[in-house]
Amino acid sequence: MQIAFPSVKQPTPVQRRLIHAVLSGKDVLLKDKTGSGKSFALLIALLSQMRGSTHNERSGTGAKASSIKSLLLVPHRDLAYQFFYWIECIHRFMTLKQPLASIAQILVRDSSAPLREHLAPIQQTPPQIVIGTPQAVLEAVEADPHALPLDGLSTVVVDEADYLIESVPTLRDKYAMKKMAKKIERHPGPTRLLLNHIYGAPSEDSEGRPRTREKQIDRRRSQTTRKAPQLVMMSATLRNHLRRFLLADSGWFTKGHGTLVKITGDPSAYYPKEVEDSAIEDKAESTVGGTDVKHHVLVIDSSGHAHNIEGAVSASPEQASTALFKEPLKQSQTPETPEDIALREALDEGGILDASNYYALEAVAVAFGVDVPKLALLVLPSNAPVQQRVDVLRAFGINAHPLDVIKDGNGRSHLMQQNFDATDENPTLLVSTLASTRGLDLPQLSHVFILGILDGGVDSYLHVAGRVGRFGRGGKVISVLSERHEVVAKDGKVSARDEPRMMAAMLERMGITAVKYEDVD
Ligand SMILES: Nc1ncnc2c1ncn2[C@@H]1O[C@H](COP(=O)(O)OP(=O)(O)OP(=O)(O)O)[C@@H](O)[C@H]1O
Repeated sequence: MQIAFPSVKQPTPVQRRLIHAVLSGKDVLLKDKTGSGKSFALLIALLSQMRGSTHNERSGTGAKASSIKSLLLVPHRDLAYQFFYWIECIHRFMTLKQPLASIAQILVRDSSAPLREHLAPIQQTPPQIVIGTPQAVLEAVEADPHALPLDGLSTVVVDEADYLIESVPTLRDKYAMKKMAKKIERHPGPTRLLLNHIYGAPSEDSEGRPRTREKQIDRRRSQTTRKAPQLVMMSATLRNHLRRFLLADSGWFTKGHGTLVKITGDPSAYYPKEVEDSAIEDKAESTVGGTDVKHHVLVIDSSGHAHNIEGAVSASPEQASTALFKEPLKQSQTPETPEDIALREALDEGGILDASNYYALEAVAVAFGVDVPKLALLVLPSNAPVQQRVDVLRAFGINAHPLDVIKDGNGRSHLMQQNFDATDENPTLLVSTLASTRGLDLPQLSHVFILGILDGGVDSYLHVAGRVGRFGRGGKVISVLSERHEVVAKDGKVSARDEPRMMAAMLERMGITAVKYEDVD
């Protein structure tokens, strides 16, 4: 493995504990900072488990080889491929050569192929590990309960568990909480449905009422013939209310003394009940890894000028001297010329690029051009048209690509890079939305740009920010916001959207002080 990943010399204490816990067969709940190596260690544990079971199969003591052993659930297709490429890379240097297809395969829904095409090779050669999105796996088992050979399943992993399992936060408004609980109960998401399929649904609803007869399939507890698979859940953000649901109400975890291993890199991560959902859980210092991650916030006014958000502090002399920024941010310091307007209109074929988006992209392009040595990521709001934004950035001369780790130029070639200080004459800007960034590991990434305020507030910001500063490295997170402006809803209602204020409130909750971006007022 060291040949495949030369920078990985030895596991951290948390990784050691995770690997040990997975190999012990107990259920695991893991919370540790972004980029601390949770996913990597998990993979090593699954591969080690597999070596053990291959040995057992040979000696005739293990489960049949025709069944999937581990089901690894991830929130999006790109993360599934990232895990797969890691395995592929390790497989290249494995001494005992098993075909890659018998070690791991992917089950996701995407536009490249219908689900049945992803399913066929899994049915033909059931691999030890299936890496999939809950939507795809659920769709497969709902269409045909025998579509996936899961009889010998020994481990289920839910990565980014808080993203995949919806839960009710603790609110002052108890009525709102009840309403949310009812909504989840009526329309459970795919991960809940899938885990209920594997482990059986809890026998009571969230208000303590018995569920209908067909829902009372608490297989986990009534199973006598087959042991329920080990369950591993992990994330950099696992809030108290979700943990309470998982451990007390879900019915998925084994109950009993010593059956669950809770692991955290931060001793204060499992907070007492009285501080649940309080400021402590919002803090960036307990979520975002890295030793030197700076947070900048640029506010673009209606004429395209960029300002630092109010309250931003100057970088310390030490920080300033290490800053990569080489030229002042010259963006839009003069009024828009007719050529600018013509370019903006030419770029806006679909009529979806308003002036504020255009100026925001221009600010990203300028900052990217002067500051990024090799690789940056731009995260757009979930409804933004990625390709169209890429076209605009390319018109500004930026080497921008939609993030898609299946394609080399769009992300794949940036996975697993071990040369962290590399620079490039023509740096790359990968463009994505929030839906495809959780858990992604692009080792050479130095900058994350965020356009606007992302859905999901603090937790989304923390996860997106966590794409830099991985495994102790540094980086910059640069949010680009529009100044307070009016928005017109579909029903014609006009309201004010004050992104700088929203961001200021979020920064305060996260305990982050914005640092001034150099040469911006
Ligand atoms: N023991 C180690 N020594 C050095 N580098 C490591 C070690 N373990 C993992 N890494 C590297 O650290 C990076 C981050 O790993 P990983 O994606 O597993 O983090 P994570 O904790 O799962 O992050 P996130 O919370 O964002 O999903 C990867 O590039 C991986 O190769």
